[in-house]
Amino acid sequence: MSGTVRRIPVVNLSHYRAGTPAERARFVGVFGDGLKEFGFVTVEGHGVDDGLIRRTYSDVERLFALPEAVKSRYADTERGGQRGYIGYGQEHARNRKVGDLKEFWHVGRELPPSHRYRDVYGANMWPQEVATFREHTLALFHALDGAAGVMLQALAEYFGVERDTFRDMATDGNSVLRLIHYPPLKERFIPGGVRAAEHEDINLLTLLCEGTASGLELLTRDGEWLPVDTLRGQIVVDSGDMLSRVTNGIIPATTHRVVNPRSPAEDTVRYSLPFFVHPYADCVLQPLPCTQTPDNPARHAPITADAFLKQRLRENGLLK
Ligand SMILES: O=C(O)CCC(=O)C(=O)O
Ligand SMILES: [Fe+2]
Repeated sequence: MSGTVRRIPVVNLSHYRAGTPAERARFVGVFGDGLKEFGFVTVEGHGVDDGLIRRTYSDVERLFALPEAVKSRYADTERGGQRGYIGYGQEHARNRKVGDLKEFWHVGRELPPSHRYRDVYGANMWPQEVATFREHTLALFHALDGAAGVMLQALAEYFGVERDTFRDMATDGNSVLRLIHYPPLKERFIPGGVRAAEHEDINLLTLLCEGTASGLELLTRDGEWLPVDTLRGQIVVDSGDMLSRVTNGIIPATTHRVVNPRSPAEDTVRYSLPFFVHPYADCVLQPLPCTQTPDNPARHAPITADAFLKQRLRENGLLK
């Protein structure tokens, strides 16, 4: 089937949550095949409140409009920008030196001070200047985390393994909600820079609430770039490198990018809200037994999620 799909498959998560056995089975098949053959699936009926997404976007606009001197007070220097503010041009794709034309902010999982991962993940930073930021971003984190857990259950069914196999990996996981601002190109162009140069995400799954402008593109298995335009109320899901590891490459990581807007729209601002679903720090990334066959022996040595993350953050210029 590879190479024959032209449009991103669309599924409705409520069919899996509360549908008939036939609807559930259909969801599992289309979602799993979509990630496997295509790399992106559009999800409707996910239960994430549209109003909450709007309110978060409104906070995000206010946040990035703050002076640089204020935003940089919230820069995390210890954990490779995993919490708080990451300045313009700091992150670059692997194997690229030029920074992406974006600034962003990471909100992570809130853990009690006694939690074993509290110091490993680090505490969130909250901008005092945007009063509702904490409430809205945590609510959105929670809603996306819940929807992702259900998608991970469906994916386990796709592989015919115990239903919580993937969801358990993401329980207490180091997931992050990334709030991105791509400013007008004229404002702060870096020669050779791209809004987000082509890359694969590090994590298991990424859930993207619709961006405020076009530009996101995915590389099809045929090697063609295809624009990904999400309608209001849809969430686009793609697979990351960690999912590729635990499925032994059966679900490859999706290559994608965000292209620069062209004249006369080069000054279009773009905001987006990807949610990166990560395993817990000590989770060992190794292929599920059912994915290892004589034709497809284990492709990588086991590595913990935390070690893998740190390796990639170094390659992306975020961790020194
Ligand atoms: O802005 C987007 O739509 C996607 C961003 C992205 O791919 C990323 O931050 O990993
Ligand atoms: Fe990405």
